[in-house]
Amino acid sequence: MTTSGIQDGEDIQDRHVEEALALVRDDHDRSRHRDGAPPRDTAGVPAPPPAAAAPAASGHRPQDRAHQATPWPEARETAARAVRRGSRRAPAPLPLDAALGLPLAAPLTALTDLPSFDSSAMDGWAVAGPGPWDVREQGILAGHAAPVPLGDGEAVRIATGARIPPDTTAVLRSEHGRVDDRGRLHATRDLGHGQDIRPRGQECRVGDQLLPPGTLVTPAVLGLAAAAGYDTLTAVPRPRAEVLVLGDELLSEGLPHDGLIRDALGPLLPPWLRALGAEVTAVRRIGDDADALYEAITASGADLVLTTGGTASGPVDHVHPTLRRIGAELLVDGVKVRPGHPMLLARTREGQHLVGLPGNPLAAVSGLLTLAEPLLRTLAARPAREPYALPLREAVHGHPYDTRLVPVVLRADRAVPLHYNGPAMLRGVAVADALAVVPPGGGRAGQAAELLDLPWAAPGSGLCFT
Ligand SMILES: Nc1nc2c(c(=O)[nH]1)N[C@H]1C(S)=C(S)[C@@H](COP(=O)(O)OP(=O)(O)OC[C@H]3O[C@@H](n4cnc5c(N)ncnc54)[C@H](O)[C@@H]3O)O[C@H]1N2
Ligand code: MOO
Repeated sequence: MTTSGIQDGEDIQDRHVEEALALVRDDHDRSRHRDGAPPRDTAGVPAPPPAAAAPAASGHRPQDRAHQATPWPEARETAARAVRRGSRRAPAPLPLDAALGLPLAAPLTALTDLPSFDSSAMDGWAVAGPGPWDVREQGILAGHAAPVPLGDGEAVRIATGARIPPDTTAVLRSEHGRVDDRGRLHATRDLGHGQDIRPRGQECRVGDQLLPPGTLVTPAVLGLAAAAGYDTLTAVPRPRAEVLVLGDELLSEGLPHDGLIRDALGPLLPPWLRALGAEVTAVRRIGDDADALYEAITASGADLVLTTGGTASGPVDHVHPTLRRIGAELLVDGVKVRPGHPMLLARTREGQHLVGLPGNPLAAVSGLLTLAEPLLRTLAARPAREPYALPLREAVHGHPYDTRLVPVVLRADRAVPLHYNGPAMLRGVAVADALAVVPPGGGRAGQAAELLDLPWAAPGSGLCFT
């Protein structure tokens, strides 16, 4: 939703948003965890200072991983450049509906004149010369073959879109004509020469460029393409993404019980990936099975495999060991960003990348926007959106060394930080318009923060979830 969108529907929405907004005063704020979690979320265990929360990973001591973690801006650059020349899918002719949301890889050139024949713009009579006119018995409907020419003083009933008979001088609208009892047609208004005739080629001539390459295919573009004679459009096909959800503790339905929790990422990721331009080919539940993970990655034909969970150094965190077993090239191994610092990017084989999203749901969103979004953008040949920033309405705590991504709503050209922004929480991002990029050290009230749009809040993005 946009700032103006918020303003339009403010009342109802505000009530929900206020709960998550950082509108609390200092005294309230002090009773909360520094990243916005209410105190009970920490179960009484004091949070370690952020600098001490360095990631650990299989095969590396925690301090090594912290050392090699990539700064956030650099991680995004690396992801945007990870795709090697030639390993992107080639532009191909796609059926119209499959091209929706993709940039055109070739100019859209008219395959026909539009209109492709002289046609009537109105229901009425095609007439020849000045009235009154003798009305021909048989009228003309749209979609019929060339009618016989009109003689001077002759008229014929005609429907909107029907072919104009040769020698027609104008179309008289039905509401502007009267037929007398001798069957003669009279105009009740002045009739200009050529009135209400759509001449062939009025909109374009065959061969005219209608749209340049790079134009995003919107529903209107689909309509124009169809009108101009296209059955297919040339575009870079959507990159194929496959999601592998790891974790034995995950339920796909019902209430959490006995230490099991609901899988939040299985439902969240596919539509978000589609909004980022991907075709989601599969979502697989892998559990905590290292062999199943190995099989799934090596058997996948996707351009991008996304795993969720298992990126850290717990006993069942299989992502790093599996990447080693595959012989994958780690391009990014940990990012200096909170949440989500254990995220990773690897080249599993030529033409296939893997983004390892941390299991905590907001950390996974952070990984999606940090690593998967730039990679998919390059794979899909989409231009980067112009970066934009808005002043923070309130100060935001920073991490001493890492970038923070904080859900915000946009209010009166200010980014308002939301509570419930802890790594395991989705309550903040669910009402957010964007994630604010808060540099190491934090942001002051009034300081401009770069904003990462969320797909549902990006006006004109042309992206769709389905
Ligand atoms: N010793 C350390 N432990 C952890 C560190 C660390 O630096 N040192 N980092 C923590 C951070 S930060 C994160 S984030 C997580 C990342 O861990 P993993 O990627 O290995 O994720 P899991 O351990 O599998 O899961 C973490 C958490 O998220 C829950 N989860 C997992 N998948 C889902 C899902 N699809 N839907 C909802 N919730 C999910 C899972 O049950 C865990 O609670 O590591 C920390 N540990
Ligand atoms: O940074 Mo973790 O990635 O806090 O959730």
